[in-house]
Amino acid sequence: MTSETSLPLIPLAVGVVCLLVAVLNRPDRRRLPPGPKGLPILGNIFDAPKEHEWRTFQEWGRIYDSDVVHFQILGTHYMILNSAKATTELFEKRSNLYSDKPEAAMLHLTGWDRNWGLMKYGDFWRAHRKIFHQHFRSNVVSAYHQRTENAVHQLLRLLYAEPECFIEHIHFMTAYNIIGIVYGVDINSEGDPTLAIVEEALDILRNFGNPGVYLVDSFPLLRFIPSWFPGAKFKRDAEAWKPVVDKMYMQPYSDLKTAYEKGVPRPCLGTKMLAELYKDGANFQSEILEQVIINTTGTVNAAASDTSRSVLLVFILAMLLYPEVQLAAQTELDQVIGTDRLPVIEDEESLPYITALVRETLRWRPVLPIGNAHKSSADDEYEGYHIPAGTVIFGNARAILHDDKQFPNPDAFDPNRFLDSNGRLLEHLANTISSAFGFGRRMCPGRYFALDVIWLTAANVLAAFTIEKPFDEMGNVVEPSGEFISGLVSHPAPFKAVFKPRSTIAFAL
Ligand code: HEM
Repeated sequence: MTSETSLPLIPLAVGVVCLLVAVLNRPDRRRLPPGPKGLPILGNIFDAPKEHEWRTFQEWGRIYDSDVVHFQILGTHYMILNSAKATTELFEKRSNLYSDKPEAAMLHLTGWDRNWGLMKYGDFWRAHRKIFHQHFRSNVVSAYHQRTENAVHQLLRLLYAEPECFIEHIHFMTAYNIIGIVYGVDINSEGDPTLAIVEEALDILRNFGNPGVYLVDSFPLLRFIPSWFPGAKFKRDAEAWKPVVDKMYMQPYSDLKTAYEKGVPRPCLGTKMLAELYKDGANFQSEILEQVIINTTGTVNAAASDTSRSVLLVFILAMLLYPEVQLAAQTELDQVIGTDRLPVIEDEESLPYITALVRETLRWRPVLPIGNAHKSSADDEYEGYHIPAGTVIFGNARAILHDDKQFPNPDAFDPNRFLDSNGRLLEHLANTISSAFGFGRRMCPGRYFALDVIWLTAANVLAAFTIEKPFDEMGNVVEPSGEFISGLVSHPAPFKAVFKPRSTIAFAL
């Protein structure tokens, strides 16, 4: 998991930290979970996968015949939980011990430490979660239905006009929706700077998203070496990146605040948060609350579009690969709501197949296949294995969602697995896909909103278009590779699709 950019540091760093690592690495008499045998000091630095981690982690589970596997890099313990039983036991039942997040020096150096999804567990994180919850809990997200409907209708128009650019249109739609909700502005589809800066900042985060990628994350003291020092490329990178991340968090917030202070508040979630800040007349409440608001709004902006758009691309990919599922969904749409209007969220209860299809999309190719890392905050024991304090722990969502005991023939895309023989939703199975949204106290708090966006988009796109594989100049069908690009959020590799209009109502919009 060490990047090439840090490699020149190794000779320098190894001398300084060898002793420390040797101490950290000293054999522990207590039994750690099984895993690949590592090298002295370096541990499993060469075994740790650099992409499609879920696959290697699942394989290790098979090799060592354990749903819990362990490895070590430069003194840091890592543990993978490959089963729902293990994630429930540790992340849910012992959530007081397993809700922390690993420290990563690169987050601080670049300004991405404002991302409260990667923040240490404690009161500061709790303040973010509380304010976020006020605006995204299950019984308030209906406030965003109208905006989401507008965004989805825009998507339909764009797909009609330029179907070949469907990937860009989906990116635009998810960003347009959340930026409007949070900051009260409408971005435009042609290279809007607000959208461009989010993309740039996310690209930066992708460079060091998982812990251990940079040596400085394992040895935080390295952050104090000067940037001109040979091998300190990480520091020069961070210095170049920080202004981008600062701008992503600060610019839209400053504009929002200026409008508020000028007495022309925008109707949006950010303004509601600002009203808290100036609760007692014009009295500014506290700098800490302001920081929480900046972090919360900026993180929502980044977290919401990157994840939702990837799920929507998985949905398009599945429709290409499983035309019979697409047909079944369109049959339900035509029978239940007809062809003279588009679906709205209120139709959800009468369209169980669409809901099952959305659940299957999240299960089939979870876009955060190993979730986000958690960290244990005290020594613990699980099934006779010792878990040292400070262990970095991943829940292997992909392995859990492809457990063939729970989901027979797991690689097939089949919404029927969530329905009974009468086509009704098997509600007791709804929770079985929760690992797509992470675990325990850190589980995605944006999931209710995300599910609405995905459901409404899937229903509308299927009502308006039939999605088909394209043909090349020789008349051969162009198959999608079905590959995924690894990252903090994994995305389907770019693929082509044809969107054939099937409803005239969509284009009268
Ligand atoms: C289908 C789309 C989405 C998926 C698959 C998804 C998945 C995840 C996952 C796996 C985590 C990590 C949980 C953990 O650490 O165990 C997470 C955290 C988070 N998500 Fe989402 N997410 C989605 C959409 C959203 C949206 C739309 C928002 C905002 C409106 C959002 C906001 C957040 C935040 C703020 C966190 C950090 C929570 C914390 O650390 O306490 N997510 N999400």
